[in-house]
Amino acid sequence: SLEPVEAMTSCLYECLREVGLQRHYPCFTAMGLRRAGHLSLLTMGDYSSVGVHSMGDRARLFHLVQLVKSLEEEEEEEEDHGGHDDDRVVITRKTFTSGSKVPACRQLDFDGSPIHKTQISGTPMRSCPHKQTVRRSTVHRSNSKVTQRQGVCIYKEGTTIGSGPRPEVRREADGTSRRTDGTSRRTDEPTYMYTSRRTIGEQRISVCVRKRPLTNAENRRGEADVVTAHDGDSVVVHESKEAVDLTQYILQHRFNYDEVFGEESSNVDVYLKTAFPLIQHVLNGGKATCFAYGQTGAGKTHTMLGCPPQRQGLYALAARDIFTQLHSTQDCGNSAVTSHVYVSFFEIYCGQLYDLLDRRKRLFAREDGHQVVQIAGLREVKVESVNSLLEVILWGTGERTQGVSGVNPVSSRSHALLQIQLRDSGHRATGRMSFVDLAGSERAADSRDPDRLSRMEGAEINQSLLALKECIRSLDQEQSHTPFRQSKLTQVLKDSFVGDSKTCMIANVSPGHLATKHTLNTLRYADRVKELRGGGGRRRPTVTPSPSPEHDQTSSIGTSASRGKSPPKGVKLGGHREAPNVTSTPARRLAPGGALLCSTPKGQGAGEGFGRGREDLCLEHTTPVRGSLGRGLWRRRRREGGRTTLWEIPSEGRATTKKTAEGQRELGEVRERDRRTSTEWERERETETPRELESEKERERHLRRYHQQLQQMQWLQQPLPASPSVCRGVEE
Ligand SMILES: Nc1ncnc2c1ncn2[C@@H]1O[C@H](COP(=O)(O)OP(=O)(O)OP(=O)(O)O)[C@@H](O)[C@H]1O
Repeated sequence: SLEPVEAMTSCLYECLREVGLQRHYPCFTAMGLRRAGHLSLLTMGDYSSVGVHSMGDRARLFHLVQLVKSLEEEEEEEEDHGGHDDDRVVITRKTFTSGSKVPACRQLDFDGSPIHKTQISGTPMRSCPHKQTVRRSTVHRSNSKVTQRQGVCIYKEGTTIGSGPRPEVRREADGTSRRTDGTSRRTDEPTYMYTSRRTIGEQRISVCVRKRPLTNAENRRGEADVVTAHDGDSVVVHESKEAVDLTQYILQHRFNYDEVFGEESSNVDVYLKTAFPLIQHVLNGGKATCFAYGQTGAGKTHTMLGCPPQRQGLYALAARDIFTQLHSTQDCGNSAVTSHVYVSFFEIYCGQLYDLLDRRKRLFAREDGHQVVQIAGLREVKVESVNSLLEVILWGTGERTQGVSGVNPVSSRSHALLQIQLRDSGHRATGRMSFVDLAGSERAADSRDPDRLSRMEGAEINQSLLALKECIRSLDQEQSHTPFRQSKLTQVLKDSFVGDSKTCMIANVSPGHLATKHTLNTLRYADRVKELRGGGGRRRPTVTPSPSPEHDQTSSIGTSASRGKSPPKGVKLGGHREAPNVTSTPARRLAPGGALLCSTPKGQGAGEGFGRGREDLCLEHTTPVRGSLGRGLWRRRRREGGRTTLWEIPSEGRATTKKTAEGQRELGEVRERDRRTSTEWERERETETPRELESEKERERHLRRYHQQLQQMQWLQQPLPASPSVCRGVEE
């Protein structure tokens, strides 16, 4: 006969087999899950780790986990009420679940009797002589979808049968059960290789998505809801597409995240799964950061700030928990750990820092001798209660830069950083929680905005969001270099990223069909932050745009002409895949209207081309420049109005030999513009290209090729220079 451990191992196998997941058994054991009881440790975020990816499998695993949990709870209850005589429990259930694709019930007489190895490989098992079938009422938990149970037997290893009088079980304040004889509830408590639930607070970086409901205005406009939140960890976007023959079809994109909150989720729901675990980390002396990311009007401020005083946001809920915990520590008389709460609130607007608690005083971020970024002059306000903290936050929010955007009349145009700092009586920092309400992401791609200031804002937001993602990813891959200095945002958040800090990103999305593109951009951004987590750079294909003929027939956003038709032939595959060679070839992106071939932004003066997106990726006009230019910088001279104008075309590997200070400065400006424009293009490309092609090297290669083609085209378009010396110069 086998040892009990082997019996339990087989039990896990049998459980998995009953729901058709036995092929994943090796992954479970590799994760340290060796017994059926260990299944209760699994969260939905772990499903991918054990190799369960498809929705059907996930649903089955979910039901199995719920079942194990409910049985554990029942067992606890029974123990509290005197328990049953035998710790060895064999449970036989009739059915497992309904409404899912779980195969029909296979009644399994799996029991406490020794199990032979052959049984593990699937041969029928014999009945147990001391089988005890425990009749249990079906547990209906409010959030549980377990309605019926299938023939899964759970064998719980226990102490020896009939081993004397049972000790009394006492319920502790923390919810655990203890025996009066000092032993734990189960003497054979397993030594978990997989020690804890991987809740959000235990991961270094977690990514969640929140979908808001359609607003009144959107409802009035008759917008369709194209975002579906599924199963708490996946979201599907139904994108309306038009084929070449003008028929419309729906393209579905599915993304998986650690948590997905639907429109019915409240701020409290979001808080409990996102910021709450981080607060626990902060109270233990750590640092944590919670971001709200998303397009304008997607609900970032609603999530962070809420609508005080009726509906509290993450700020208030976190403050409440922090004070509750601190007060309880003080009530215990533990003066050694007494903490004081300080709050600072500032914004990053167009690359500059402004103190929202000090009349928008300009601030400067500097690194001290220990490479810790300090914000010189930042005001920290000591707060004694939740209410005073909220007052401070509201006051600071009033100081924030706001404007009107297409979808949000009160749109935040800056990144707001709220830091709740804990300090001990010696004023030493003992934990810090940062909340970042990021500026609306869509402005970065909004190249049609005629307002120059908006374009500048967009470029800045664009750059900082890209930098933020790069930092999170490089941290998660534990790269040696993290590009904190790429933007002010990442620079000031550096401290939150290093060491034992934890990060949670909440990607907010709007459900309306007019926002589909932005929603997809947001989800892709979040997905890219998430996808490399812990994967050592390995990509996992989680986004599955798929042709959806069924939806074509049923969708409310299909045209009448297309209703009832299947998607056009030929478009089905090529059109649904975001074909790499269509969207990513720079030359094709330049073609329409020939705008990119223009060497001069029409009707605009020097410097106007910056930040306008692809149409304006063209020559920068700098005049006049003295001294000689570096070898890698293509240049052109033209006589305009009696003076020489120099056109500079940045090229790779340039090494300037320019000596004069003015020349250096101008060259620096050109490079800076070039860099920003490239970044913007890169980001835009990144959001439009299929993920399979989006490896870093590939993106760089595309970018390089794009610049080369651009330069060549611009160069060819120009009339030949009059002076042979210039030609020589270029050839040099
Ligand atoms: N979960 C939600 N439930 C109900 N209403 C919401 C929700 N999320 C957002 N809203 C509403 O949508 C509108 C826009 O939300 P909010 O101002 O938070 O967007 P935002 O992402 O911060 O935009 P911006 O980046 O422009 O500042 C508000 O009227 C808000 O009340």
